[in-house]
Order: sequence, then structure tokens, then C-alpha cells
Amino acid sequence: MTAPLLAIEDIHAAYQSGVDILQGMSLDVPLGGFVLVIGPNGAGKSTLLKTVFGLLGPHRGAITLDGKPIAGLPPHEVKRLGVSYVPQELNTFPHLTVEENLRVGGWTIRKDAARLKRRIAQVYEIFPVLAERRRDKAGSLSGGQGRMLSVAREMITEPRLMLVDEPTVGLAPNLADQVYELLQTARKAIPTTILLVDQNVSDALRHAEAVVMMNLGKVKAAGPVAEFGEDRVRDLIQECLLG
Ligand SMILES: Nc1ncnc2c1ncn2[C@@H]1O[C@H](COP(=O)(O)OP(=O)(O)OP(=O)(O)O)[C@@H](O)[C@H]1O
Repeated sequence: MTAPLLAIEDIHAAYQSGVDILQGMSLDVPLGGFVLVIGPNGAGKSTLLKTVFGLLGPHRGAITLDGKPIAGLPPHEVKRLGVSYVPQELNTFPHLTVEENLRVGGWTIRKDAARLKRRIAQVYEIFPVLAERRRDKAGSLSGGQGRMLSVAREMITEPRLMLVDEPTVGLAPNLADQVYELLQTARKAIPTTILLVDQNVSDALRHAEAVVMMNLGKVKAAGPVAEFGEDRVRDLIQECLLG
């Protein structure tokens, strides 16, 4: 069996000392995979992504990227190792243009002007609407386009791993499916690996390859997506809520 790209082993992490939100979380993400993390509100899904990206330091356990320990590294170092993080809230600057936002996304490769230019051109090829609106302020984009820009700016550095937190929150159902399509496009075009958290289970299940159900800061169930129909997900969430 090949080693996973991302391996999380028995992680414990807290915002306040003594109150662990992640309580022994373990998870493997294979290279090129698309892993969906689901679970009831407050299960620790967003906290998991923040911990992998270095926004929160675990006080126990190990996280490795391609075998290299990354637990506790600051976000800029995790990013430099090829990890991008698309937070739940839009990560774009509304007063900057679309293109300026993409350049900010490419900050770590700014000294290689030719590469940055190539990367922006590739993003425009994948998302033509962003090319059309390159000189418009990000704040004037529609909800779906804004989400597209949030994802696109994290693609500029050609990350090996993208951590994506609830990309469809607040979007109309038809746009939610488009967001998943664009994540799939990013996955194939870069190519990259995706670890995604979403409450919008029905759309997410159609695109993911593997599912991890979290409750109380650890794994409650995990397996290939074929084992996770919507009915099973509903039953599992019900079980979590009943304790
Ligand atoms: N910055 C913070 N400081 C203190 N506690 C926090 C902070 N962020 C989250 N928490 C707490 O950590 C727990 C897990 O939150 P988290 O956002 O990881 O859950 P989640 O599974 O992503 O839930 P949701 O689906 O509601 O976003 C919750 O009890 C939440 O109140």
C-alpha cells in the first residue's frame, strides 16, 4: 500500500487549555484523493482543517505530509510545503480586483514572475468568467463567482493538498453543484488532493471518494463513498446527536 499524502494520527487540540476539541483524531488522505469530512455541528470539522494548516497547534499526536512532520508548524510554512486552505468565509479582498486577488494568492511565488503569469493564465483558462471580470473589484462578484475566486486564488501556487471548509455555505443549490465541479476541475488541472468539510452532504457525496464521519473530535465512521448513502449519513448523525 502506498503511503498517504497526509497522515493525521491521534491528534488532540484545544482552543483553551483543558478543553480538547480534537480528541484523538486520526485520518489518512491518499495522494490525489478527495476526502469528505462530515459530522454534526461542533464535531470539530473546521478545527481539524485549522490544525492541519497550523492555525491551531495540537498538543498531542502527529501530522505528516509526504512523511514529513508538520504538526505545530506555522501556516506560512505549511503553505510553503504545498498546502492551501480555503476557509469558510470568503478569503478575498473586496476592494482589490479579481486579478489583484489572484496575485495576492500567488504571494509566495511572486519572485518567479514567469511562473506567476503562467499560473494566472491557467486559472483564467479553467474559470473563463474570472478572466472576463479580471479588472472588476472582487466585492462586485456574485456569490458563486466570489466562491470561485476564493478557490482560484488558492490554486495559484499549485498546492499538493487543498483544505476546503464548507465551500457551498450560503449558496443556492444550483451553485453548490457548480462549486463541486470547480473543485473537481482544480483537482485534475493542478493536479491536487482535497480534504473537504461540508454540511451539504448530498452534493458532496456525489463528488468525494472517501468519507470520514466525525463526532466529538474523533472519527465515528469512515470508508469509501459507496458505503455512505444519504440514509446512512442521516442515521449516523442521528446517532451522534442522541449520544
Ligand atoms: N476560536 C475558537 N475558540 C474557542 N472555541 C472554538 C473556536 N472555534 C470553534 N470553537 C469550538 O470548537 C468546537 C468545534 O467547532 P468546529 O467549528 O470545529 O466544529 P464543526 O464541526 O466545524 O461545526 P460546524 O459544522 O458548526 O461548523 C465548537 O464547540 C466550537 O464552539
